Amino acid sequence: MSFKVAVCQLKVTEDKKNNLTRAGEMIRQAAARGARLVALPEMFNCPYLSHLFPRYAESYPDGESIAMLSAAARQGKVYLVGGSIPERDGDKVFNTSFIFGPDGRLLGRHRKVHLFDVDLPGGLRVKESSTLGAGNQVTVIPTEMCPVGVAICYDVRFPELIRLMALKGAKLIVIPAAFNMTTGPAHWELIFRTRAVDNQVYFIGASPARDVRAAYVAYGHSLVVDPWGRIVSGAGEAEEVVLADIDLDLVEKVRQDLPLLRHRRLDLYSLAGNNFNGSDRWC
Ligand SMILES: O=C(O)CCC(=O)C(=O)O
Repeated sequence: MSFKVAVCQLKVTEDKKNNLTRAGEMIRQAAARGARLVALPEMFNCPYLSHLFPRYAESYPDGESIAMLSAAARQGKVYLVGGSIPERDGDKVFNTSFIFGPDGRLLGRHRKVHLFDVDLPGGLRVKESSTLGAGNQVTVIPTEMCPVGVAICYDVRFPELIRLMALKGAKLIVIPAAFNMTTGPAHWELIFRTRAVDNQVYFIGASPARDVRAAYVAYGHSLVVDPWGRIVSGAGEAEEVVLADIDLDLVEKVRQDLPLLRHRRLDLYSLAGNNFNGSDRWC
């Protein structure tokens, strides 16, 4: 069984309305080109700057970005991994991905589990925890095609989280992200290809387009990687919609030819997961 996916590499600006309009257009374009699942980047409705997150934050279900995502999923009849937005819940703000079905109903949400607090060579400093709280769930969403794992950006660096998703049945893992010009060139492709090879799943990395005038410059290069570690589709730096075919038979074939998951030595090591969102199916 195979199906088309699309990644909307959107140029994110300070103007929230403009971001929503542009995202809506790109989702429509993706649906018109045959995508059944569409992904947006991390913080697609606001600049990626920790101090701005509370200002752009919205609550479920009334927030305007959330309403736009639900309507776009319904109109395009697509599964939509709605990138992420700052989500307000009581006195807390989270970096949250809302995931909608083709009927526009919310299927689940992932709140970024690992907050990006770093001080990198070259002067890049980020402290998400200055304004954000952390989620505490592993998110795998059932769809008609296959279970789909969702995590956000820095989460992809943690192999245990991704392995739990694969063990939970995910065959496709979607990562709304916004790597930067320090870690992007060094690690972006490397991490996505490695996680895909280790877990024998498809991976989507959805980045904003690069804007060199922004205070935080996103790397771009959104990509789709297959379970053999090949980049089957990729963007450049500019705004574009990237499409790719997901072949679920290839997931099974790679797992049969090279049975990594079966060859694990569970007598030597184990991985315990506590909190799951979504389906219950272990592979
Ligand atoms: O892990 C990285 O290099 C980038 C992470 C990041 O930008 C984020 O989590 O928002």
